Amino acid sequence: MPLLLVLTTLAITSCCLFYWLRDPLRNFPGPRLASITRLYSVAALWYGKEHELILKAHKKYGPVVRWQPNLLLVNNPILLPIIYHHRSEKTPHYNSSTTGVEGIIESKTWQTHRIARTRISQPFTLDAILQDEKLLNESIAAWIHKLDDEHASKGMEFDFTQWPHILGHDINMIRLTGVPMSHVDQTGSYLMHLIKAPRDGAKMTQCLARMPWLRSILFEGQIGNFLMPQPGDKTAVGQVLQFRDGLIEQFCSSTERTGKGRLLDQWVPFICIMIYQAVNPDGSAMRTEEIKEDLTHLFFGGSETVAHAIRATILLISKNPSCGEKLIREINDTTNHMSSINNPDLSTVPYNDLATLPYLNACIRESLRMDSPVTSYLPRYVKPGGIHLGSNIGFVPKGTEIGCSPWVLGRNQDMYGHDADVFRPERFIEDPDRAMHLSKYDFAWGYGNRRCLGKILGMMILRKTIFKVATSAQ
Ligand code: HEM
Repeated sequence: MPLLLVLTTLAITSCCLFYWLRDPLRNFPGPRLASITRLYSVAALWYGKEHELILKAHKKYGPVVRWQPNLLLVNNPILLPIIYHHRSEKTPHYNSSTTGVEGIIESKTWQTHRIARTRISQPFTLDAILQDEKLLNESIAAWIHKLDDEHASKGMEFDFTQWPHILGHDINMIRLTGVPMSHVDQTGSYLMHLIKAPRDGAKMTQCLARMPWLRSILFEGQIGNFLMPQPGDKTAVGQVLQFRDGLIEQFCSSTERTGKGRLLDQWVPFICIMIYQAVNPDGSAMRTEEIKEDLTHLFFGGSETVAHAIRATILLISKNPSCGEKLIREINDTTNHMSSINNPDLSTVPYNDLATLPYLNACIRESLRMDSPVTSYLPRYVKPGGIHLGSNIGFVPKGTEIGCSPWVLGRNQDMYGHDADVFRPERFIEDPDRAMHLSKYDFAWGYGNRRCLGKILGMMILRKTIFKVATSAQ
């Protein structure tokens, strides 16, 4: 018996030693458990603390930390171009598709991604978004009016949490279909499902992102059909999928989808652009499954992020009244120079002027830095040939996953100073050269070939909404 015990211990020890010696990441520091199992990051995420623990780990171990057996995380802006280069490829971490079909977010190789991005990028250009400006103004004005009518005018405390989501989905729907959410969803039930679905599914989706192998076991084949939300089932996600499929059906006219695009010179809803105009390099149209995937992402990715950013900016400004006063002063000074004196309104302030208000922009940038809507670490594969992270850090071999969290980088003290934990928009104004330098590494919108396609739209919604809220609060 003792001999058996000794032999077993010896076998286990030699196995561990063997794997440790062959482990190419063994010299990278980090929590011991994280280097052995992905369950460490899953547990951190499950308790809602992963981004905070990553920040702590960087404080303890330095700018590069091992966070999973095959994943390194960095907290150093100058490494962003090395990780997120123009041919960078995503890892199986991006696996939230309910059908297995890859949309723009999930496409892994740079070639498939380039096709997925190019075919839908036209509606995200500034020119295209400016065509929607009037609709956006109306949506924001109606939202403020409703907010005022239902709550603010009564002078009572109320829960603001869901309001930015209502606006986010309304604007999304206007761009997708040409009409506000209330026209498409007259009972308001789908809006509620749209707001609820990401909350229901977020934790599980993010856990499975950290364990792609478990996702394949659980969600492929017969068990998958049972576990995966299906259009029309009782879950909030199932209801949203049904709503999405209904919209596509409604917009698919009998016109043949040649993939060559329809020559439409008038305004075209985004759904029609996907159905009729989005073209692959070989001239073929987008497959219906691909349209569904991209729409699902736009439903959630395009409104959750914006809603979070609106809420965070308003909260941070309210907690710092001197910032609010400065912002209102700037808005008043600007609008007093315009014909809209005493009545500043979105429809009378040209977007170009709004886009150049220094303090408004600094507040938005500062809020995105401090409370980035995306906290996850956006992993990419290290390219063939590996990468050198500097002489005192080391070499990372090909195939390793490597990433950085926008939330963590936003708190980097080398970059933002010792007051990185303080909301101080002035940091983006007082030294223009430094502000310009920092803007190269603004990571809230991602970086490189996969940076946010909706950034121009997102910034327009944020600038207009914060402007409107500030002027209404006077
Ligand atoms: C404050 C608002 C927003 C923030 C902070 C934000 C952030 C991000 C980030 C960090 C990524 C990169 C994800 C990655 O590398 O894996 C991304 C990608 C993306 N975002 Fe946004 N986003 C915002 C608003 C929007 C809006 C309004 C839309 C569209 C309606 C949108 C559409 C997209 C798309 C399509 C991608 C994928 C780009 C690609 O892979 O080529 N986003 N976003």
